[in-house]
Amino acid sequence: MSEDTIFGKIARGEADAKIVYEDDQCLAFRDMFPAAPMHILVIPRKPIPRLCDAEETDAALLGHMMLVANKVAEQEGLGDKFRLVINNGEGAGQSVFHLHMHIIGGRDLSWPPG
Ligand SMILES: CCNS(=O)(=O)OC[C@H]1O[C@@H](n2cnc3c(N)ncnc32)[C@H](O)[C@@H]1O
Repeated sequence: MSEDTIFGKIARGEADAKIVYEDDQCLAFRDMFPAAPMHILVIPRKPIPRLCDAEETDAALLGHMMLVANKVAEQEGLGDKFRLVINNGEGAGQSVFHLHMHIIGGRDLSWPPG
């Protein structure tokens, strides 16, 4: 069993969050320390620690999360101007070990990312 995280608590309703979308498989909430005017996290209810821990049986869930990101971006009025980021592992800056997709938008997004 992976270590419990603040995101696991949010998913179970045990910690506060500004939830903008939820269904039986995942939920989306505003990032507490936004890196852009629009910064929302999409997480699975299943506590997959990192993307690299996901398995073939998680394929539909991961696809669903990407489509939820589309819905949230539309809900937030971002049109087609947003970035989806997954930081996998400590070396890539992952600090909460419950898989999550960052939806970032509302400003110009330079490339390459840092
Ligand atoms: C460096 C990126 N590290 S990360 O890719 O692991 O992203 C973690 C993200 O979670 C956000 N965060 C941490 N705790 C909370 C919380 N309680 N509610 C909402 N967002 C949170 C951080 O601001 C960060 O953007």
